Amino acid sequence: MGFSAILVEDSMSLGALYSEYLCAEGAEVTHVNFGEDALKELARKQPDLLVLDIKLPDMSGMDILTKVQKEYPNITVIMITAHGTIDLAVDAMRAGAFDFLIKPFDSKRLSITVRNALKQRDLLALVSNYENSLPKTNFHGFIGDSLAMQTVYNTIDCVANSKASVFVVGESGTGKEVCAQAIHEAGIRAEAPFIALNCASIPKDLIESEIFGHTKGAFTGAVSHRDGAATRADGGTLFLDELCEMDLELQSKLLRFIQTGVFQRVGGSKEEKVDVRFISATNRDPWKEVQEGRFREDLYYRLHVIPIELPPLRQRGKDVIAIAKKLLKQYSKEEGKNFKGFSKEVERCFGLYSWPGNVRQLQNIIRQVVVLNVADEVAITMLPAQVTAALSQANVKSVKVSEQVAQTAVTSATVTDIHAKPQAHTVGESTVAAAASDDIVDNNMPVNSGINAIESEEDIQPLWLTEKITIETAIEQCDGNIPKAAALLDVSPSTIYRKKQQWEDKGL
Ligand SMILES: Nc1ncnc2c1ncn2[C@@H]1O[C@H](COP(=O)(O)OP(=O)(O)OP(=O)(O)O)[C@@H](O)[C@H]1O
Repeated sequence: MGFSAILVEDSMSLGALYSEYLCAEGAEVTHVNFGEDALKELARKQPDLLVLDIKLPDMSGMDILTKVQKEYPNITVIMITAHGTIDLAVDAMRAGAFDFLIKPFDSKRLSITVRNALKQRDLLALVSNYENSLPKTNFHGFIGDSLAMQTVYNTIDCVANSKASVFVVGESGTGKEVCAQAIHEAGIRAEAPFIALNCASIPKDLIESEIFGHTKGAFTGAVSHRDGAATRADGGTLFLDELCEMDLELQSKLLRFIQTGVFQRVGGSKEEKVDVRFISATNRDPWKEVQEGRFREDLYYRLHVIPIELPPLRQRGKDVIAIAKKLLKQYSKEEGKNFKGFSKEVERCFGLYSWPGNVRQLQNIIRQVVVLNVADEVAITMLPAQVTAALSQANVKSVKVSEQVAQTAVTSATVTDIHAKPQAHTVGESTVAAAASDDIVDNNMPVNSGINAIESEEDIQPLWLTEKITIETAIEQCDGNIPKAAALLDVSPSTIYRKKQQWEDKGL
């Protein structure tokens, strides 16, 4: 088995001996005598294994272990200790070392420890690969397992440990701040601060001191020395929300800070340096802002290194219901109510509505329903009119399409005849229909989203599917009354029963 190892041992003779042992196990060994050299070597190339003496001439092996745990958590560490420092070795295990070897040890003892360490490392990698291949339902504050969100979760996982700047875009209320926080929490900076700054909500003349801090007396009201977001985020993440709202003059100061990590407080003359990871967000199109002169192009290229686009809620299929259920449970508890779930009609309505305010709007609506009503189940009558309009307009649409399809069947109308009835598609211009067509996302397709205006080849679907959707929608509209649905569809009830049987037999 080939693997790489760094051996940190100050004694030349022992170092040579242990290197020999490790080579015999198949390792490519780098031997260093000092802690400083070990840190340099680690920064250059991370090995699979670090075999580390607790007592080094220039620093403690414990300090190196702490640094490795923080910065290179994937490296397996084995401590080397003398009899007198066994207590320290136990502390090292608590701090994350895999095992320890007591001097003097022979090649057999080292061989067992190394093999166990590598076996555990391989198993952890296997489990992690397996976990990553499963769809994630909840992810660092996000709820939802739609395909659109899985892509976002995977990108967050990939960028979390990097220092590369991330630019999050998406409509208002889609979870851009949740995304920034998730990147921070999933990465090696998780223990350091996450500082969020909303560039739109801070007055123009205060934003510079909010970012960089100020000295006492720097301006009227600056009664004391104050740290800004840059200082507070040192070692962690600075989230610049609604960045495109920032004044152009300040954008140039920010550019210098992003390039160098160096800044000056307002009223100060001293330069300060910090280590900060930048995440920015906007609900505008940042490139359009550049083209229209409101956002500096050089700043755009500095910050837009890894873009993440949060999909609007209407493109997340069943995530809407999953988020709504979680919110209903939470708000019911907070408000002392007894809500357990939603009626089928409410769920259908949620799937059809276009959610222009995304998750934040969903939160407001559920809160409103919980505060204003007392019941076990959320009924359609409890929802605001703007939301239920989605359902009634969709119903009008499906009834019109039903009439159209029925008429096609009875009179053998030609395609030209169908197009001669433009009113059957007029709802397509409303937000509701936008929701219906946008909602065709992976397998989370809502019940009535199958019928669309045919505007391109991709919109064409099999005739049996159009027929099935029409018949099922008609039955649903008639509260399950098949004879009534048949009468409205202008076919005999037995035709409907026969078709239902055929679909069942074919497993459709
Ligand atoms: N997938 C999700 N699951 C659960 N809650 C979510 C999800 N996405 C967002 N939220 C919640 O919705 C609210 C709005 O999210 P957030 O503030 O991150 O949105 P935003 O895109 O930054 O909004 P804005 O553009 O207005 O700043 C927050 O309370 C957040 O916790």
